[in-house]
Amino acid sequence: MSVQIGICYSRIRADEKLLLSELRERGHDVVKIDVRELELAIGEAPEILADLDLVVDRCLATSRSVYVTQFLSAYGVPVVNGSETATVCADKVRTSLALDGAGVPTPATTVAFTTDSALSAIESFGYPCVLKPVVGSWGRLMAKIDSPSAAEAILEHKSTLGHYEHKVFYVQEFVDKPGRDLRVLAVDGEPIAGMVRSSDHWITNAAAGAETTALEIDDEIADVVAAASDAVGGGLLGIDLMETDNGYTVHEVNHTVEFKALNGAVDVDVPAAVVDWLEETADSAADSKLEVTA
Ligand SMILES: Nc1ncnc2c1ncn2[C@@H]1O[C@H](COP(=O)(O)OP(=O)(O)OP(=O)(O)O)[C@@H](O)[C@H]1O
Repeated sequence: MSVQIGICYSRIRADEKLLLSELRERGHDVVKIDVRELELAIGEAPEILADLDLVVDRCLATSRSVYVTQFLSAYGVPVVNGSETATVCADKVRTSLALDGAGVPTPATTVAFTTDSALSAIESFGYPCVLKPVVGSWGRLMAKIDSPSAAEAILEHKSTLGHYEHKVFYVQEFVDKPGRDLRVLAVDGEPIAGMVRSSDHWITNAAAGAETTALEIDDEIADVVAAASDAVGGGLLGIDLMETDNGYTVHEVNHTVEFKALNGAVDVDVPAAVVDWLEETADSAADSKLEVTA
């Protein structure tokens, strides 16, 4: 059955191009929604959104993603990922709380609001430890802190020059991983594929130039991925794990996940698997609409 799917974006990346061509090849009616042109009135959905079977949120900017998904929910338009998932995943503090609250292993983390208390938290972790912005991606503005003088300098820079979000200090244990981390793409907790991202740098994400190879997803990884997905509210997610001596730890869950690098690293047709899930999700959203109106 052909469905009408909207894609919310502010920039069409290679990932969105892969999705669009897969959807169109399957004969779906795709509506491209540039969120920079949207005017979202409280109460009434703009015409472009009104009759869609499903909207896929692919907004790059976190604030847009969080608000657009909330408006879509308020208008009664089915959206993936949902606004609750977006709100949790867009913010590292909320993600850490959600993961830990659900018993999913995640690196030890402390949040502080002043440079003095942040310095005290850093001293408690010892050196090295990691300071991350609470909102952000691609490993930007993350710092591995090796010494008290580095800590003081970074905290001073953040408090003097940083945007208000940088005044929330998110301090994390440094996980001595084996030169790589793992990214698993999953739909409602079910893995589609995964990759190993290896680098000489301590930041090993693909955007920072890591080498990517296919990951074999064993039961232990699948269980952690399912639990992490449930913890943040499910959907199409990129779940990032590090290996430790005590098993896996989840350091990040991405809700507008990029999958171009993954598609190049594995034999699975990633956009096809994502579109399979979008079709199922659109069908079940249509079924629940029918039930409500019947
Ligand atoms: N606590 C840590 N200890 C050691 N390495 C870490 C730690 N946290 C993150 N890293 C490394 O830094 C990379 C980026 O971290 P993280 O995913 O938290 O940042 P991000 O900006 O959200 O990146 P992305 O958008 O790719 O998820 C990870 O892939 C990992 O290699």
